This record gives sequence, structure tokens and C-alpha cells, in this order.
Amino acid sequence: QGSSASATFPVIAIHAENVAHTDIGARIAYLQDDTRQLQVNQVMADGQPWMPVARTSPNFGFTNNAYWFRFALDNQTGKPVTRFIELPRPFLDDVRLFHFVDGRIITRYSLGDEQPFVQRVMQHQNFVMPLNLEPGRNQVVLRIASTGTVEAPLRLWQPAAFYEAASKENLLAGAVFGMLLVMIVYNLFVYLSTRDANYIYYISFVASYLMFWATLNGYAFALAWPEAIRWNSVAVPFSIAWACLSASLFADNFLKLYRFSPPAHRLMQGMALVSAGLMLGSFVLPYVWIIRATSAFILVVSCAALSIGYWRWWLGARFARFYCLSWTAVFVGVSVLTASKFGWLPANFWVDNASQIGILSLVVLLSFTLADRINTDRSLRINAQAVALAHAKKARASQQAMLQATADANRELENRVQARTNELHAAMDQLRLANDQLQRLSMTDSLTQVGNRAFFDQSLVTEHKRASRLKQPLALLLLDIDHFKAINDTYGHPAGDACLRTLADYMRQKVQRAGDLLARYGGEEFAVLLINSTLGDALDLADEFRADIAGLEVVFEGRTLRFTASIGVASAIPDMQFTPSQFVGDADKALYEAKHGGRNCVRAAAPRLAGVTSNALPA
Ligand SMILES: Nc1nc2c(ncn2[C@@H]2O[C@H](COP(=O)(O)OP(=O)(O)OP(=O)(O)O)[C@@H](O)[C@H]2O)c(=O)[nH]1
Repeated sequence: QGSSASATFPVIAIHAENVAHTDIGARIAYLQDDTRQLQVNQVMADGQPWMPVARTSPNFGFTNNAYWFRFALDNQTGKPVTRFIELPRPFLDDVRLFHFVDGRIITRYSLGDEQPFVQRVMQHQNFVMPLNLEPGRNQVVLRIASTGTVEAPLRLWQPAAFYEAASKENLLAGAVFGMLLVMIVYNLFVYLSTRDANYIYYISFVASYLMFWATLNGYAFALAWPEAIRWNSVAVPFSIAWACLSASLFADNFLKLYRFSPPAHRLMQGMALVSAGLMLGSFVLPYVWIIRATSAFILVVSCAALSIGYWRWWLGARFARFYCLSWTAVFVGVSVLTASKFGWLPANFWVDNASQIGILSLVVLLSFTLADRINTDRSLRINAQAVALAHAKKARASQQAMLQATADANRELENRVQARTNELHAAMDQLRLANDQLQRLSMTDSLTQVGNRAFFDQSLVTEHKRASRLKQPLALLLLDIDHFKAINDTYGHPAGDACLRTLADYMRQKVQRAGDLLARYGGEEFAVLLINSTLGDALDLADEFRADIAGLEVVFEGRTLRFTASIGVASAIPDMQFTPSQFVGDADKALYEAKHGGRNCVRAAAPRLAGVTSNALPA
């Protein structure tokens, strides 16, 4: 930096065609006052170590020194003109301006944020000082002292141009304010419907930034709390600490650090705690400390939030991409702002607005981030629902299949049981048929096809009981072929068989009445049981038999055979004292008598219950 330059203080020419505004920050000389005790007449004295400003605008960062600035305005218009000196840093504690003409102070301003807003000569968020410039050389000396950063990007304005620019600036500020407010209100509604804590942290962050922005630019002091000098100086570190708190909680919650990484979770929680401490500290700690602490801490929080976000993204959390983008924007912005606050970067439009651009990008991008996550969560939920639905469908299908299988199995079983039952019934029918056949066979004489002896015995018992019960007469005929042995002996057994068959055929025709029965009782002996038949009826029938048999002709091997038969008849109304065998015995006795009576005749046993003794009838 240059040495004493009292003879060559910068001179800024003022003439009618002057441009609307001139940045004069780089065209002034400055004097550092370590003691903060120097008075205006002392600095105006010769020999002070004035220096030229080596940057585009004076920026001394955080400092405890007072700084003096000096330049000359050369009014070449030939008449008095009004010009505004604007110092667009509303956060300076103490600003004093001295306007000299010919070594005399003609204007003096004392400004700064330690005075109520209404005391300002111009009610503007920045420090604006009107100067009535006399024709010729006007000296301007400015003193700035502040517990925050000291910057002096001074501007010289034509009044009309200033008002025009101010209205544009207000429009821009209104747009920023409106945008932030919309974000807050919109996300508040989203929060009310989703109850997702991320929105609360997001809203808190946007609100803290809104407060920071409005305070730093002087709008808050100008419009919100023009009287609250103390609060106005607390508001900046307070809002920064608040932003730190919101950002740490947002990062922790949004990135789900409690599940992802307990140490990262604890780190963010710790940062939130420190932020809360700094918020409280804003009220009690000296401004010079708290402003440095919060400014540095927002950098730390940004770094942590950003690197953890990238870490999370790197490890596959897709929802972290917008988040990373957002924080990158704010990180760049805040870094630029901080760097400029510490005096490492010169002031210009981009540096001045870098943080604003970064944070506005953050505000918008974070909103996207949240929407993106809602989307991600929703698609996850939809996927999960689809999977659950598919499972339910599958379960229903298998249940259906199981029911179907059970029904099929039941039907199959029923069919099989039915088939088996049918088979069984068929088998039983066959068995019954076979049994019947067997029964019939066992009761039938194979030669003559009439009932055999067993059939006769069984039937006799049955009919005997029935007649006994009904008190009906029962008659029995025993018929025996005469001299049958002789037929056998003479013509052979087959001839005898033929005779037996012929006799049986004849008798079968004769014994047709329902209930009556015929059986082959022995070799050439037949029995006929007549139910409900009196002795007289029986005798008539027996005699008819005898006569017909005598007329039968059996043609066997060309020869005609004849034979006769003897018949014994018994009749009774049976009772329990009169047994079937006694009945047969009676008939047999009568047959014996017929044989001995000369054969080919009928004899009757005496009817038992009639009390009549047997008698023989003539042949
Ligand atoms: N061909 C043939 N002969 C039989 C059958 N059953 C018995 N006989 C014969 O019948 C004959 C019966 O003879 P006998 O008891 O002496 O009686 P009979 O010769 O008829 O004399 P009477 O009864 O006294 O008139 C025997 O020779 C038996 O062998 C048979 O099924 N077929």
C-alpha cells in the first residue's frame, strides 16, 4: 500500500453529463485508526498515513479499528448540485460524514445502526447521505467503526437515478421476500397434510434465512423493528444460529442418520445443540464474538450437511441427490459471503449476491428434494402395495386351487365310493342270484326238476305250521311207481330215468294250485302236499293221478313203456301234538297198504283230528 498521500487525495469530477451512479469505493483514501480515538480535525491535519484502497472496494473484515475515508468531489457544473452518497452496508454501528468546503464543515451526518431508524436523514434501508455540492472542490471525510465487519463500497448517486434504482431494488427485494414467504406458507400446508417433520425443519430454515436476509439488508430495521436497536444487532447472529439449528435438524432427519450412521446422527444432534446455544448466546455474548462464532459455525454446519449428504448419496440413497445439489449451492454461496466478510474476496454484484443466489437455489431445490422424497416414498409404498396385492392374489389363487382340489378329491371319492357301492350291489345281487340258484339247486331234484326231499321236508314244516295256525286241513299224497326195479332191470336205468321224468312232467302239470307243492321224495317215490284240502278232495285227486299214470306211455329207444303207481293219502288239520313226521308216517302207512292191496290203487290214512281210523279205498 502507498505511503502518505495527503497531497493527492482522489478527486472525483462532477459534471452535468455524469453517469447516474459511480462506484467510488476504489477511488478513495483510507486511514486506519487503531485507537478509535481520532477526531476529524486530527485526521484532516497533515502527515496522517492515508493509504489508497488497493481493492475494488474497501473491506477490512471483522475488525476493532475505526476507519477513515477521504475523497474530493470536484463540482465542475458551475452551480450547486445535490448528490447522494450511499453506503449499502446497513450493519455498520457508527457512520459519520463530514463535508468540507474551503476547510469548513458545511454538512455533518452521524448515522449507524445504533441509532433509531427515524433519525436517519433518508428513510432508506442503507445509509444514504445527501450532499449539496458547492461549485468547485468539496472535501468528504467518512468515519466507520463497527463491531462487525467494516466495508465501504461507497456509491455516488444522482438523486433521480437513486430513486429509480431504489424502486427497482425494492421490487427485487419484494420478489425475494415473496418467494421465501410462499415457500414457508406452501410447505406449512404440506406439513399440515403430511405431518412429516422434515417440512418443519425446512420451514424453520427458510424462516431463519428470511430473517437473516431482511435484517442484513436493512429491511427489517427499516420496516419491522425501526426502534429495536439492540434486537437489530442480535437478529443477525441469532438468525444465523437459527439457520444452523434448522439445517442440522433437517440434515439429520432427512438423511435418516439415526438409522444410517449413529456417529453422524450424534454429530448433527451435537451441532443442533451448539446452534441452540449460539441462539441464546446472541442475546448475552458480545456482538463481536457471537457474529464471528455464528458466521464460522454456519460454514461448519454446511460442510457437515453437505459431506454427509454426498456420503449418503455415494452409498446409494437416491433421494440424497437433490439434497446434495441444494447444499452445494448454499455452500458455495455462504462460502463466498463468508470469504467476502472476512475480506478475502472483493465486493461486486456476484459476491454480494452469491449467498442470496445460493440460498434461494437451496430453498427451491430443497422443496424439490422434499417433493422428490414424497415421490420416492410414494412409489415405494405403491410398490409395497403392489407386492402385497400380488401376494394376496397368489394366496387367494392357492386357496381357490386348494378348495378346487378338495372338491375334486371329494367328488373323486364320492365317485369311487359310488362305483364301489355299485360294484358291491352288483356283487351282492350276483351273490343273491347265486344263492337263490344254489338254494334252488339244493332244493331241486336234478333228474326230474321238481323239488327234492330237502325241499319237501322244509316246505312240510312251514305248511304244517301255517295250517295249524289257520286251522285249515292239509293233505299229503305219497306216490310210488309199481315194480320199478323190474323196469330198471328189464330196460335199463336210463329207461327207468325216462319213466321218472315223464311221471314228474305229468305231475308238475297237475299240481298247479297256488300253495300246493310237488317233490321227489325218494327213488321212485313222489310226494304232493295239498293245502286247505280235505281228505275227500285229496282222494279224488289221487285217484285221478293213478288213473292218468296208468295211461302214460314212455317211448324209449323205440319201445313203449307203461307203468302204474300206488298212492297213500293222509289228511289232517294239524296241531302241535301232530308232527310233520307223524303226518308222513300216516301217508307212508297208507301207501304201504296200497302196495299190499295189489298196487295201482289209492289208500287213505284215517284223518287224525276227525278221530276216524284209517281205511282203505278199493282200487
Ligand atoms: N332208473 C332208476 N331207478 C331207480 C332210481 N331210484 C331208485 N331206483 C330203483 O328203483 C327200484 C325200487 O325197487 P323196489 O324198492 O324193490 O320197489 P319196486 O321194484 O318198485 O317194487 P314195489 O314198490 O314193491 O312195487 C330199485 O331197483 C332202485 O334201484 C332212479 O333214480 N332211477
